[in-house]
Parts: sequence; C-alpha cells; structure tokens
Amino acid sequence: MKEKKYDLIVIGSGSGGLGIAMGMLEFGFKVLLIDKTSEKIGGECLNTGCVPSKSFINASKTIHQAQKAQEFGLEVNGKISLPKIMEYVRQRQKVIRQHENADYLRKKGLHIILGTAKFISRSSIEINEKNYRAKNIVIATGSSPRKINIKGADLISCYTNEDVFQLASLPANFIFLGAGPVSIELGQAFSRLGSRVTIIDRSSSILKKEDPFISNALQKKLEQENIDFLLNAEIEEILSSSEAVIKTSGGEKKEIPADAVFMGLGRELDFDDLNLEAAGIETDGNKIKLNRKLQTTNKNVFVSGDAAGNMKFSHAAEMHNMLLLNNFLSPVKKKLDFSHFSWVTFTDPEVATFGWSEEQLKEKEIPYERLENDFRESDRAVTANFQDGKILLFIEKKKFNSASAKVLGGSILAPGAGEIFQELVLANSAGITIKQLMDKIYPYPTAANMHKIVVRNRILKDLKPWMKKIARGFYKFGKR
Ligand SMILES: Cc1cc2nc3c(=O)[nH]c(=O)nc-3n(C[C@H](O)[C@H](O)[C@H](O)COP(=O)(O)OP(=O)(O)OC[C@H]3O[C@@H](n4cnc5c(N)ncnc54)[C@H](O)[C@@H]3O)c2cc1C
Ligand SMILES: NC(=O)c1ccc[n+]([C@@H]2O[C@H](COP(=O)([O-])OP(=O)(O)OC[C@H]3O[C@@H](n4cnc5c(N)ncnc54)[C@H](O)[C@@H]3O)[C@@H](O)[C@H]2O)c1
Repeated sequence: MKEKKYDLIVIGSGSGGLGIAMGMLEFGFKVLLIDKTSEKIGGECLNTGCVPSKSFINASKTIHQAQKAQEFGLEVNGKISLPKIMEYVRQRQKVIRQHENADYLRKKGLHIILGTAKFISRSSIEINEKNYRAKNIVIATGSSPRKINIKGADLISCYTNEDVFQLASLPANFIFLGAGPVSIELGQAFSRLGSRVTIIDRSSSILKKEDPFISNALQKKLEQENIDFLLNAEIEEILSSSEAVIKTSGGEKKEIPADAVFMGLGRELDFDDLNLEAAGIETDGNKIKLNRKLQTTNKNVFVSGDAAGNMKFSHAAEMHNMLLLNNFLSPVKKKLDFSHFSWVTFTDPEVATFGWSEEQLKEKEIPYERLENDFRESDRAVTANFQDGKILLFIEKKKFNSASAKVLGGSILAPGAGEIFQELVLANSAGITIKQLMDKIYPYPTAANMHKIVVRNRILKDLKPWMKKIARGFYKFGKR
C-alpha cells in the first residue's frame, strides 16, 4: 500500500501532541497530528482535566467568597445552580477550543487525521486502513483515570474526571476516593457548593508529594470547611444508594452516608492500541522504556506528555516538547532534568512547590537547611487574613557565609501561592542566592515579601554579638 510521507507524525493532540506538532510546524516541517475523534482534540487538559476543573473551582470559589462576605453585612440568598456552573465550565472550554480544534489547526498548516493510530513498522503507522510514514514519530497518547471495582457499585453513581463535569445535580453526600490533587481540588469545590464531602485515602497523608508541614496545614484548613478525611482507609462496599462501608488499615469498618463516589486514584497508561512491537518499541511493565532524551528503544520514536510516565502535568508536557524540539533541531542534545520542576495544586489556599524535596535532598546527600515560617510577619497576609499560610524553603548549607546559599526547593501554602512563588522558581533555576532575595525591595505590602522575611531571619541568625559590636563602633567613630 502507498504510504503518505511526513517529516513528523504525532499521535495524540493533548498538551503533549499539540505542543510538539505546532513547534515543528513553526520551523516549516510537514507534520501529521492524529487523534481519535474531533472531540478529543486538546486532550485531557482542555476536555476533562485542567480547564474544566479550574473553571469549576473558580465558580465554587466565587460562591464561597460571596458567602463569606456575609461577615461584612452582605446578605446572600438564592440557590446555587449546578447546571449554570457547568454551563460556565463549557463556555470557558469553548474559548480555548477556538484555537484547539481540527479546522483551526488545519488552517494553521497541520495535517490532521481522526482515527486510532497503530504502528505497522519502525517508521510507519496505520489509521483508518491508510498508511503514513515519517522520519520521526512522537507518541503523546496520554493516560486515563485509574478505576477500581467496588462491591455494590451499581447501586450508586460513580464518577471520574471524565464524566463528573456532566453532573446535573449536586450529590448530598459525595465520597472522593484518593487524596491526590484531583480529589483534593474537586472535593473542596464540591464541598463549597454544598455537598458533604468525605475524602478517603489508603495512605496516611493527603497530597503525598508535598512536605507534611504543608499537607497537614492544608488538611486542617479543609477540615475547618467541614470536609471529612478518612486516611489509612479504603472503600469496602456500597451498601445501598445512600450508604458505603469504609475499612481502615487496622481492620475497623465504618458505615458512612454516600450518594455518589468520585475516583481520583491516579492514572493508568495503556498502549494496547498502538501495536508497539511492530515498531520495536520495548516496554517495562506498563511503561514505555525511555532514555533521558525521551527516546524509545526505536531511536526514531519519542514520547511526550503523560505517556512518558514521569511527571503528569500539562507543563511537564511543555518541558518534554522543549527538549524534543531542541534535540530535533540542534546538534547540542539535552536530557530530561526535573531538578527545577514545579507545580501548583489549585485548592484555596493554593499549594505551590518547586525544586528538591527534603527526601530528595537526603537521598542525593546534598547539604541543606530547612527554613519554615507562617505568614504572620506578612502585612499583606494580615490585611487579607491569611496569616496561617505557610512557607518552606530548602537552601544550601554553607559553612561560612550563609548569605551565598542558593535556593534548592520549597513550598508555599497561601492564596495565590502559584503566582507568589514564581520568583523562587526562577531563583532556583537561575542559581540566585538568598542575599540577592534579601537585597530586593518588595513593594509594600506584597505576599512575596515573605521570601525576604524568611531569608532575612536566616541571615540575621549569623549576626554574632562581636559583629554587632563592630557595627556599633562604626556608628560611633566612623566617618559621616
Ligand atoms: C482533573 C484533572 C485536573 C488537572 N489539572 C491540571 C493542572 O491544573 N495543571 C497541570 O499542569 N496539569 C493538570 N492535569 C494533568 C494534565 O491534564 C495532563 O498531564 C495533560 O493533559 C496530559 O497531556 P497529554 O498530551 O500527555 O495527554 P492527553 O491530554 O490525554 O492527550 C492524549 C490524546 O491522545 C489521544 N490518543 C490516545 N491513543 C491514541 C491513538 N492510538 N491514536 C490516536 N490518538 C490517540 C487521546 O484521544 C487524547 O486526546 C490535570 C489532570 C486532571 C485529570
Ligand atoms: N493542579 C495540578 O497540576 C493537577 C491537578 C490534578 C491532577 N494533576 C495531575 O494528575 C495526576 C493524577 O492525580 P490523582 O489525584 O488522580 O492521582 P495521585 O496519584 O496523585 O493520587 C491518588 C491517590 O489515591 C490513593 N489511592 C490509590 N488507590 C487507592 C484506593 N484503592 N483506596 C484509597 N486510596 C487510594 C493514593 O494513595 C494517592 O494518594 C497527578 O499526579 C498530577 O500530576 C495535576
């Protein structure tokens, strides 16, 4: 069969696929982008992930703030309309869909084919019984929500992020399985709209990737909003359309009210459709074997986005694509490096984390100091009432001159933390010292000033009595 030829074929049009396809198109290459259906263009982020979840969270936060304004005398009444909120979510998606749809992308110059792709050789694929070949192929097929079988599940409505944004009415008692970012973000949003939310995780803490200093403080905040947590626990069975049994790791059983269950239990990779063997692409368990250039065991096939099986974020896909683009177009090859990676969990307050965690610093035997603070010393936090925010920084441990220490990692728990921490992310990747943060004048009163307060407190610790004595001497006897 005749094969149509391309410079690059990209399988999957989510954050991974779209980014690399558009990047290569920009350089004048002939690029074929494939997805299963036109509704799937934009992938998880646009259709069932970041965009609907952040829009939904925004709606619920607006309602929460209106309710909180009652303390200032504002009378708020009326019933929350879930269909109106979901309509808002769809409207927000529609805005982004204007530039993430097949017609638009074709006009931009991409070749788009809708259908399920599978490899038929090391450099060619088949879609809808037609064959296509390229110098390089990128697999950007994403991941899917992990689902578990629950005894009695047919008695109740069970959701994942793929269908929860279709809900027409609010479940009264909503159980969220998993305490990762998916359940924590959406659980808080549903709770604020009026569901009684219980979050269940088999591990002992929420947001396992976060330091307990941060995750415990967030859990406390969420509990103050009446969200229940059952940790070290799993769902055992659905008893009826309104009751579930939860079992703790100690074997204790507890019946709790439940009208609906949401599964935020992590992600699964599935490459069955792709017929990887035909291209000589090896797997290791459920993951594709990759080197640090995101190259498979077939040197002309690469992976981007969730399918790479490392960090599962839209901006991780962007990072993959920047690496692939560099390695396709430049003789100086780059390798994947997560040492300055960052992410934000969009709860209220937000959690923003970057660089190395304490566990990683220990593992890598990097000498470090741990600096912790709340936001009590921030006047911005006082005026906006979030003094219980937290900041955690890891800085290099220096024998002499701690001011020359660089920022190794850290987290912020505060409203807008995802914006506040951006300069720390830059400090971390650009090797900026804490003295440089200390020297910066922050407009008053900004929350980012906490960076300076934390490092100033640390630098002041090095100020010995004899140093103060010398300074006093200068004041008394020095030239004016
Ligand atoms: C509820 C939720 C909220 C999230 N919020 C955030 C957030 O705020 N920030 C963030 O950075 N990340 C967030 N994420 C993660 C983010 O959505 C994903 O990391 C990202 O969308 C992955 O992009 P991808 O391109 O790898 O995969 P996908 O977006 O899943 O795209 C893969 C595409 O490949 C197609 N495909 C699969 N197999 C084939 C085949 N054989 N042939 C043709 N096409 C195929 C699929 O149809 C799909 O469209 C969130 C995730 C969830 C679930
Ligand atoms: N703001 C963001 O950037 C954002 C938001 C949502 C999701 N994401 C991405 O999506 C990915 C998936 O998120 P997630 O929350 O689904 O997964 P996750 O892997 O982060 O969390 C899943 C949780 O489920 C628990 N769990 C697993 N099986 C269980 C069981 N049978 N019973 C009880 N608990 C169980 C695990 O202990 C874990 O804590 C994240 O890793 C993240 O990369 C990002």
